[in-house]
Amino acid sequence: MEGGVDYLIDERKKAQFDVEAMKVAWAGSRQAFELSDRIAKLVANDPIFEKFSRPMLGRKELFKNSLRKVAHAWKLIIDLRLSEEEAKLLRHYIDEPAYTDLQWEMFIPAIEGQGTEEQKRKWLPLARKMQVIGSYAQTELGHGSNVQGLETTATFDPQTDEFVIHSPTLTSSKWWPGGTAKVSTHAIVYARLILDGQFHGVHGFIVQLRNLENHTPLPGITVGDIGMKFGNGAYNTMDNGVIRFNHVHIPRNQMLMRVSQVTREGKFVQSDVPRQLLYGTMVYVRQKIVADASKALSRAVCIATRYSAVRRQFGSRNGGPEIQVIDYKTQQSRLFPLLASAYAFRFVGEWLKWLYTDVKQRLEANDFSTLPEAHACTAGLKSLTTSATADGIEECRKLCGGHGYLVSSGIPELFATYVPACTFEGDNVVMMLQVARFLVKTVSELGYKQPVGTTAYMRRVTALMQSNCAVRTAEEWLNPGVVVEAFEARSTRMAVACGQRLAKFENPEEGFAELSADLVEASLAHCQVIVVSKFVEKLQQEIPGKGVKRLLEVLFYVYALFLLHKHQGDFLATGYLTPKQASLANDQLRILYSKVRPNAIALVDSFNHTDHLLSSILGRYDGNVYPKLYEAAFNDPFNDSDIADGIHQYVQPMLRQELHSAKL
Ligand SMILES: CC/C=C\C/C=C\C/C=C\C/C=C\CCCCC(=O)SCCNC(=O)CCNC(=O)[C@H](O)C(C)(C)COP(=O)(O)OP(=O)(O)OC[C@H]1O[C@@H](n2cnc3c(N)ncnc32)[C@H](O)[C@@H]1OP(=O)(O)O
Ligand SMILES: Cc1cc2nc3c(=O)[nH]c(=O)nc-3n(C[C@H](O)[C@H](O)[C@H](O)COP(=O)(O)OP(=O)(O)OC[C@H]3O[C@@H](n4cnc5c(N)ncnc54)[C@H](O)[C@@H]3O)c2cc1C
Repeated sequence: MEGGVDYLIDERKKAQFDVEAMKVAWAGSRQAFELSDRIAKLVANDPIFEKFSRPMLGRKELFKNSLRKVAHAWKLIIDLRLSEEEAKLLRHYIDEPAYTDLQWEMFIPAIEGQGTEEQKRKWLPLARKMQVIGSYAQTELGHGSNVQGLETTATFDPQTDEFVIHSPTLTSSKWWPGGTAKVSTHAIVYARLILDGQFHGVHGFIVQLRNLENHTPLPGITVGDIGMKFGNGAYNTMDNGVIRFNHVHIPRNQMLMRVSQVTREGKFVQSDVPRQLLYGTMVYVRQKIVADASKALSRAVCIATRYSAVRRQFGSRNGGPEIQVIDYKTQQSRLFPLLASAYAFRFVGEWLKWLYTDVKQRLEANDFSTLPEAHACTAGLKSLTTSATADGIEECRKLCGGHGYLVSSGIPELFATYVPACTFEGDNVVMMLQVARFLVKTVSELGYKQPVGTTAYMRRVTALMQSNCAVRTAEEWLNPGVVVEAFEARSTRMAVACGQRLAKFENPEEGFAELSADLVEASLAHCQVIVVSKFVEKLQQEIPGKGVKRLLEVLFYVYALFLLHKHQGDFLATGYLTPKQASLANDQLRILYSKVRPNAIALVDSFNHTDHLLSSILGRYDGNVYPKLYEAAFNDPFNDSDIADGIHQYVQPMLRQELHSAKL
């Protein structure tokens, strides 16, 4: 057997559920599935969107090719009259970081969320027709996480009714904004507002960067690319930029003025809108990043699962086939929790999208009551899902053995493109510390204020602190109420313990800094409660299709009991579980893996990923791995000639012992 074609055919026959129905459950609805499937095929069948060769291209060629893809996509959007939703799917399936990500996911949302009605009327139609191209220039060389520490200034000049945008120091240079180095004509620049010598906080300003006719930078603007980033291909299709402003004048009406206004006379007016709305674009993008995590993790898991069924090692009897590596319990205990995590993140992402839509509607009606919770949820879940996904992609590489390290496995580029998600849009530790602030506040108010939303479980603080887990057999872990309660009790106990230790500090900020590592762990525990409970809520809905719900229940238990096993130190230290109960959970986990095993290939098929999206020989749908790996090796341009450049010059003289007289 040269390839694994028959192996995957056999595996698909083992499925105990309706794969087509599972595809719908994964997509969210039949309509969402059909839409997504149609756009995926449109991209996969268009040669301009080819991406297999991307890691082999030099930076300039890579970037130009990316510009070509965006232009082709825009043409398709117009010619096929694609809706905004379809256009977003198109960008997802093209799978190439580009300036349009910033245009549609940051520049436009920033104007929508922070602009006045007049500003929206002027800028949004231009941006939506791509007549201006915008980026999001917040981070500077010297400051990223600390937004209030930004140094760029926007000083109002009452003489001209303009703001003067200036970079007073080297460290104030804008550094990282995607799309800026070579493409964007405009940027939302975050700068310290200065009126009559007084600082009035950091605000967003629409600044034109380039001449719309010939694309040259405008006077006073120095702009360039910050250099190559991690990995081949990967995020290098994006032109992350550096910008320096030298007293650049912009009209007063280009400050985004929904939150606060500057009058013609240069007076600062603070509206009733909380200043945190200035950070609203980040809340939106963090929510998008959570939704994206399941897509990235499911890709890696799909590759590793298919390959694990094709790959065989050891155990051959009488010349018969060796064992499929997916049958090793160690492989299952590493792979199946990631498979279950992909589903868990899919469902929590769906819920977070709902939460964001709700908060957006409230904000439009000037109801800001749910903003703190939305901020804590998006920050915390962004941190949890991206960290787990980045680690998960790397684990999938290892699950594929040596071949996982080949670019043609599709995993290295996926990893290199994905990992910055742990840093951008808020470093993951900094984000967990935001959750910690929210939790500490919630815990300190428990005596007189009922917690709501995702912290509502803490209303039962007394019971959660006092009662202990009642599980006596492995079977008793198969109860969603029992599992969720264990996570809630552990989280409540960790948060309350942090609160009690914090109360011993005279200065709360000092205490917060001192205990920050424990606070991050308590925040993670709370975020895990959210993911686990949202999975349970999903299971309480009607899920059609033979065996679909049953398999999702299995995946829920795998996800939750795997986390419980991984963090059993917390569950034991807080006293909610006994060592025996933790051990029973682990026993149940092994039983669950054997339930996943016959369904593993069908479960990854249910992601409905095209071979184009996976861009992986190991993860091919047909399993034809070895012949295609062999073919790809000899198609590599490096194999164009048997004698590589440099052989005659540097190797042959060595073989002939003539190195000293050779010209090096
Ligand atoms: C490979 C691709 C993978 C995925 C992509 C998928 C989809 C994305 C699609 C497109 C995007 C494309 C690419 C993305 C490129 C990345 C772009 C960027 O990185 S832009 C820059 C992002 N920068 C940051 O995230 C900076 C992080 N820092 C902050 O957010 C803040 O400074 C801070 C850490 C929250 C602290 O703020 P500050 O010091 O001002 O505030 P305080 O700590 O004093 O807090 C005051 C008060 O406000 C609350 N608060 C803070 N932030 C928010 C908020 N966003 N909303 C609501 N409330 C907020 C805070 O909790 C405090 O509350 P209090 O305690 O007072 O009640
Ligand atoms: C690929 C990519 C694309 C990006 N695109 C954009 C863009 O389009 N626009 C834009 O404006 N920015 C962009 N950024 C910048 C990004 O948003 C920042 O890098 C990010 O917010 C992290 O900030 P930082 O670099 O200042 O990290 P730092 O804050 O310097 O972090 C360094 C370390 O310090 C730790 N740390 C920092 N503060 C604390 C604290 N209070 N407590 C404990 N630990 C702390 C962090 O955990 C981290 O370990 C991009 C970044 C990347 C990598």
